[in-house]
Amino acid sequence: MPLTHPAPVPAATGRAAPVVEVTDLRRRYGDVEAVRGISFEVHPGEVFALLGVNGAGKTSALEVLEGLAPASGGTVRVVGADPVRERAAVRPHLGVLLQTSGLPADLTVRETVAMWAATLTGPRPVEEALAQVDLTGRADVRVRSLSGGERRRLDLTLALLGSPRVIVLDEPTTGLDPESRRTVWALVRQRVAEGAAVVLTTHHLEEAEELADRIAVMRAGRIVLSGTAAEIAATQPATIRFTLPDGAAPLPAVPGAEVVSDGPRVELHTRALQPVLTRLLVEAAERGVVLGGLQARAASLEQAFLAVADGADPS
Ligand SMILES: Nc1ncnc2c1ncn2[C@@H]1O[C@H](COP(=O)(O)OP(=O)(O)OP(=O)(O)O)[C@@H](O)[C@H]1O
Repeated sequence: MPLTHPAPVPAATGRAAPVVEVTDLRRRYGDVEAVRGISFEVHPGEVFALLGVNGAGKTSALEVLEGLAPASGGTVRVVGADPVRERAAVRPHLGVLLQTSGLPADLTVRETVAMWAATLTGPRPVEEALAQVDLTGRADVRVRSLSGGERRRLDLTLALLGSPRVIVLDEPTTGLDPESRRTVWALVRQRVAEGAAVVLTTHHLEEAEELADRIAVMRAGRIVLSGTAAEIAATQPATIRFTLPDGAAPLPAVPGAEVVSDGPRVELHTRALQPVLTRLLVEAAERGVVLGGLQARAASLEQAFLAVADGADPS
């Protein structure tokens, strides 16, 4: 797999027709082209994560899906319709969690959910919705008195209240403690199991690994890397580390391994972890050398992200 490719993100096969179709999307603010021609599809029952450093263009792209801003170029279809021009057709099927929300501060949590439910066709029961995000005990508290994390969970409940077919989540767990984050993940997974399609952005790479079927990494408005978390991680070499015992002669070079750090503490990088490790262990055994603190680790999503996400504009 090439390290970077700006081509459309390959769609999962054998699924129902996509409910999100983004083709060569562009978004411009005056002279700034924030989104420079991105393409992807999301199918029912699938989670698609857009990753990228601050300013990569994630929110600018999501705002077009959410129907909040028109595209400067390209096309976006949500449940087959244009989310800006055919807003009335799209809105009942779309659940949106913005990065920040503006809820009336004087209403209680229960009143807020009930008020929102009254605007929807077939909303989930209010008490069920509160229970799913662990807000039952906070139902009579005014929004102004909620913690940041409770507020975020309330936002999420509102986004999911109408059982939308397409869910757009912009940094859903920012500011949440680890337990609340897991509550949110479980809820998202449940909706995906029911057939919802989810598009999310996050700065928590473990969140993308936990939730996303496919990931696209944006840089300067373009998708520069995409695939499953494992495919993206595999674009980077694996690492082998060990320490040679005092006085031991260096081991001979192993084909397929790059020596990053020599001397008694050795670090090797390789794209063929198993054969290189095998060869290394055979060499060590033949010489009667014990490799201290031996570690062999495949690359992580984080390593791949760091390798591409903050680089120069790929144009
Ligand atoms: N209203 C605006 N007017 C002008 N430029 C904007 C506007 N909104 C965003 N931008 C610019 O567009 C680019 C993309 O911003 P965007 O918010 O989409 O990035 P992001 O990937 O969502 O970042 P973050 O991770 O910080 O949310 C940035 O250079 C930003 O400064």
